[in-house]
Amino acid sequence: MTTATTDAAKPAPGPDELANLLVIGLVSVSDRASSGVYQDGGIPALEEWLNGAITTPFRVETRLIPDDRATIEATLVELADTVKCHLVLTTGGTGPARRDVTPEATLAVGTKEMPGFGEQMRQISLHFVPTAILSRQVAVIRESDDRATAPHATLIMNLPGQPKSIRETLEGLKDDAGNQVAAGIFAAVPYCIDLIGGPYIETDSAVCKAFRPKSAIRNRAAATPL
Ligand SMILES: Nc1ncnc2c1ncn2[C@@H]1O[C@H](COP(=O)(O)OP(=O)(O)OP(=O)(O)O)[C@@H](O)[C@H]1O
Ligand SMILES: Nc1nc2c(c(=O)[nH]1)N[C@H]1C(S)=C(S)[C@@H](COP(=O)(O)O)O[C@H]1N2
Repeated sequence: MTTATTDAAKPAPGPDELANLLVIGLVSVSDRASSGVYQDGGIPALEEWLNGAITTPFRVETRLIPDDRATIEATLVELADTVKCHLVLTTGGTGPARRDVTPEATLAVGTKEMPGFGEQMRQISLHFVPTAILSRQVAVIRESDDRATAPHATLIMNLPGQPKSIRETLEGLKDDAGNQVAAGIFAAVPYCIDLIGGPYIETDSAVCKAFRPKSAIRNRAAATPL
């Protein structure tokens, strides 16, 4: 399923932009949402947050799947290697229950582990719920070894299943005066995507300031140097 961004305020990408368009995979992992017991809230919450935070044109590719390890692995591989997503966000299946296997599936398809994302998500989430430590969320890079095509790499990150946790972990926590109390993990995503060869991502700093070293900043108005 492909969903173009629908924000009318953003201009439609031209042909050059389309060739290097940022592609984000969104995967909701939930037995009950995928079987229709309840309506999926994960993908809508991810889309809503990304549409408010990212000012670079992008499109999303969405998947709603059950908590089945083989299905999760196949979905992540397809989104990384065939769809050529630059970023894949999963939601759900990170807890301790028997059916929670999203971290195992993610680690199985990764070529590099990125432990800082999981560590920071648990730190942030402790500001919201004491059960944050129950989330075993991980992040990895999957580097394509397909020699027939240009090298490609994808950052894959697990978020918890509660739809409200999506904003909490990506954006972090601000106090009443708007000061950042806990940095959201998305602040580090644009520079990570730069480093793995993806498109330059700009964000709305009122939602999420993208941090890059000074030497990596192309548009000084859009990002804050370290
Ligand atoms: N995709 C989703 N859409 C809407 N709400 C969800 C979704 N995933 C989880 N939730 C909510 O968060 C709660 C805890 O999520 P958790 O991932 O632990 O669910 P679960 O018990 O593993 O069940 P399932 O995999 O069937 O969603 C759920 O009981 C539900 O209220
Ligand atoms: N930010 C945030 N993190 C959170 C939560 C939350 O509500 N907000 N819920 C916690 C709970 S209750 C659980 S069980 C774990 C795992 O959730 P999952 O199995 O839905 O991925 O995430 C934890 N992390």
